[in-house]
Amino acid sequence: MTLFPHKFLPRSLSGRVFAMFGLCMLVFLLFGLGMFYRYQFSQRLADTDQAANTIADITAQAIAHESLEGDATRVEQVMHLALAGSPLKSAAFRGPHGMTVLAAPPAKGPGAPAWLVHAIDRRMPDVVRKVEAGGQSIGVLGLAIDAAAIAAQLWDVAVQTAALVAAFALACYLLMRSTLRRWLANLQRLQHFENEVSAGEVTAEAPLLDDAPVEIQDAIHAINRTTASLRNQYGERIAHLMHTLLEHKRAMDQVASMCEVDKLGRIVDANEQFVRCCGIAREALAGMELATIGRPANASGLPWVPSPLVWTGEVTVSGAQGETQWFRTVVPILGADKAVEKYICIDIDITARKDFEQAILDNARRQTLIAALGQKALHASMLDELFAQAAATAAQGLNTRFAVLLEADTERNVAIARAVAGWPSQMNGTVYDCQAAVRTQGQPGLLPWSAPLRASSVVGCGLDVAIFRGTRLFGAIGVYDIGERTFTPVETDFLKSIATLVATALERHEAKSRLTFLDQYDQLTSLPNRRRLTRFLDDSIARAKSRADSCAVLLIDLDRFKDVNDTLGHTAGDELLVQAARRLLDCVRAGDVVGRLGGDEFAVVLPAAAQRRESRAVAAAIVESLGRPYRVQGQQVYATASVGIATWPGDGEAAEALIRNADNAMYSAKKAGRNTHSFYMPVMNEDATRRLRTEAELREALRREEFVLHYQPKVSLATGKLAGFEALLRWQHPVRGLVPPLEFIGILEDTGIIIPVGEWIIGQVCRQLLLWEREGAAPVPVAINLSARQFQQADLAQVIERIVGASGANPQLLEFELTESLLMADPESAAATLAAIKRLGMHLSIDDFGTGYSSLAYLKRFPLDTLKIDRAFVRDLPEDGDDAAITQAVISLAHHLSLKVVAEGVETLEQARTLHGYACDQIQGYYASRPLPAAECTALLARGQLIDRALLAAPPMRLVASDEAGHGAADGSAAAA
Ligand SMILES: Nc1nc2c(ncn2[C@@H]2O[C@@H]3COP(=O)(O)O[C@H]4[C@@H](O)[C@H](n5cnc6c(=O)[nH]c(N)nc65)O[C@@H]4COP(=O)(O)O[C@H]3[C@H]2O)c(=O)[nH]1
Repeated sequence: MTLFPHKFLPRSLSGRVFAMFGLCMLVFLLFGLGMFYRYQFSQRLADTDQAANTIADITAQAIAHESLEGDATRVEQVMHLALAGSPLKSAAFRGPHGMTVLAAPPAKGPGAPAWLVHAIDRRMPDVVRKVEAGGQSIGVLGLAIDAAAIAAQLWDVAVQTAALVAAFALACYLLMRSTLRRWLANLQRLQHFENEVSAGEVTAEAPLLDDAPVEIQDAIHAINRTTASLRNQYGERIAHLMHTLLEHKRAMDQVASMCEVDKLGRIVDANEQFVRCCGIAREALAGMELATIGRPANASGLPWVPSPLVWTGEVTVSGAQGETQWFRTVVPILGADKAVEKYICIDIDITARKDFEQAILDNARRQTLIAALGQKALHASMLDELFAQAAATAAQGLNTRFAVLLEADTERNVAIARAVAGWPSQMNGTVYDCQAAVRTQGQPGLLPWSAPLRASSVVGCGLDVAIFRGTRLFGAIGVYDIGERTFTPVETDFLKSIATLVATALERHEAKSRLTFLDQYDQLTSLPNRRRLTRFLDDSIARAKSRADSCAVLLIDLDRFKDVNDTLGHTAGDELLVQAARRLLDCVRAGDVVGRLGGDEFAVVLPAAAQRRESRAVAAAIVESLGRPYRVQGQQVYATASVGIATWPGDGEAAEALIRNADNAMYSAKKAGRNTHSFYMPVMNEDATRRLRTEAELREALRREEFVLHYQPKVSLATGKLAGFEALLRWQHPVRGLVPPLEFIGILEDTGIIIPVGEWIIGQVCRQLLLWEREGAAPVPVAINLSARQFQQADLAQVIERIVGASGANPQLLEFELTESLLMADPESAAATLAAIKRLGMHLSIDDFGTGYSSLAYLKRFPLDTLKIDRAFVRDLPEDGDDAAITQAVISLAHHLSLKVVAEGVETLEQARTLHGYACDQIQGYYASRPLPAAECTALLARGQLIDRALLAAPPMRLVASDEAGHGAADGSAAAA
């Protein structure tokens, strides 16, 4: 709480001191002067009153006598005397005898304020005295107080006093003022001190006068101490700040080009980077107008002009480093008067960003072009249109003057311009000699056959990318420009993308053509395929119908092609098919059509075979031609052909029916011993139907347990005893009865049903062995036939191991029979499979020896135990000298290789004896026994002796054997125990 409200207080200390002093003085003076004036006033009035009364008394006495004398003049004189120098203004005497005397000297002018006169007048009544003489009242004297005179006197005193006091106060004031001012000057110096500090005078101290009051001294000392302390604190911070500022400036110098510009827009100073970027010497730079350094990056942009506003914009500067892009900020620096003092220009190098942005734009544009080209590539059926667009896309995408798409003719060493962009279209088809180019060109990375284009034209730079169709070189696409230019990896990739698109389109185009070809032609032989041939046959039938003519179709199947395929491999098989196709073409006339239906099946359509003999002649020629030996992979290969013929009209109305019937006829030819032809007859249809039905039934046979095994004994020629069995498959058909294997084994193999059936056979043999064992029979080995299809199983040994292991049969009692061709198909893997089977403890024998390669040397490679001589060699023994010689030689050689020999198909005692004579180990054939059901074999096992040893040495008398179903041996000898 303050004594005075702030608003009434002067703002300065001196003002306040003076105000307080003045107030106190005023109070003192008013009070003091008031008291003084009051005293003076009262005293004066009292004095006046006393003087007036005294004068009245004296005057009354003085005039008493005169009045009595009636001397009015004298009275008046006395009264004038009394009034003179008195505080009275007039005197009046009313005396005896009506004497009235009035003395009133002239009044002086007013010397005091009226209120004072009036106040005195009120307080000073007139003095009235009785004038007595001799104790008697003779009159009345009245004296009027001169209030004006008294007031004037009092007023003079007051004025003088006031003047004196005022003078005193003024003197005091002046003294105080000067003193205070001197003392307060210390404080004023503080302001000066503050100004010094503000001006950056960090060492400044507040000055102090010696006579300063101790409080001010203390305060200034405190300020100086505080200042010193702050100076220390802030000095460090300022130093740090200054350091930071310097670092920032250095950093700014690194990242930005900066210059200082005067208010007229001329460069005053610049940092190193600015000098470097604009490529102008520092000296030359000074004084240059900033607006001349760089031009607006955008065509619509305006250059900077001095202005109090911050300016930003992008400028392009041509300097030592080429054209660079800067983001420029010009900041005006204002002075205290808010006027521009100078400008700071900060340029950030945005060249990389701009390049990046441009690259993105270019990339987007190229993507659009590529997408459009991709669309074209997808749908263009005309390659020339695609080439033209590819060249145009290349030129547009890379902003080059020219582009060309060249097709290479590597054989002629020329490049042909297929499409151009930028050059006149007449250049299309221009042929460039690449041989010359190879010699003249030295440009790295430039394909030789596009170099002449560069050499022969105005181009100064170029970029070429090869186009490959698959792995084959198709040509190249190139872009060319006037002058020097380097192409970036992105631009190279763009051109590669075009090349890839063109390559893909070429491949698609080729694939489409290929598909069209494949739809109609066989890929391997290039002959019409089944579809095309069928259409042609239908057309031929229609034509024949319209002309009342006839036509024929010949269906050709290569005999034993499968063997070639299996033994020599698929490549050899394919080669054989190609050679066969060529021969077929040689066998027909112009207008006839040769086609391949698939596999080893061919067909020939004779559209105008009016006579049956014409067809026959062609068929005979084909059989003869295809029967000639082939040279495949350096080997001589034999393959015959079976031909079936169907004719229109008669053998079918439509192509499909004709081909089907020709196929039946072809089967008939096969059945007739192959290497021949056969005309279709309606009965053949039944055969084919039966075959199809058989196939369907075979698929069910295993599930219905319709398969049975018969066992044919093998007899030792040394002892005449049972030496083993061969398991032979039979099909117990519910209607047809017991079906022999030759009627269905082929179908089982063709359909693959042989795999599960083969596994069943192995299991069944194992079970039978165990059964015989349980029945107490002496165990003998049982041979099982393995088909080619089974042998192709990579895990055959494991399959056998699993089945035999599961049954518990003795593996030593199992033997597997394989044909030569089966082993020769893939000798390496065959050897591995045989070794694996051998490791299981089983025996291996080669079946039908003599019908295939018959190379014992070759067979040495396989771990075989037994060799079975085919019955073809046995049949004519001993009469046929050749067969006898071969058989003897084979037996001898086999023994040499430690192989046991079994002769198959021994039907007579004579044959048995002969073989005995040749030291053959065992025989198998009807002479000893036909294949028998398992139950019947049990008896043979028990008996053991099947042929009397003596018979083998002596002339044939009788044989000891049982035969199948009670029939006797082939030679008619009756079985006898
Ligand atoms: N003319 C004549 N023939 C005799 C004589 N002794 C035996 N045969 C017959 O000769 C064939 C011998 O079997 P293969 O050469 O392996 O020839 C077998 C074999 O290649 C195949 N086969 C039979 N069973 C199976 C089998 O279980 N699996 C496989 N993969 N093939 C089998 O079927 C072929 C024919 O078998 P089958 O009809 O049982 O005919 C048997 C047998 O009955 C004889 O003195 N004179």
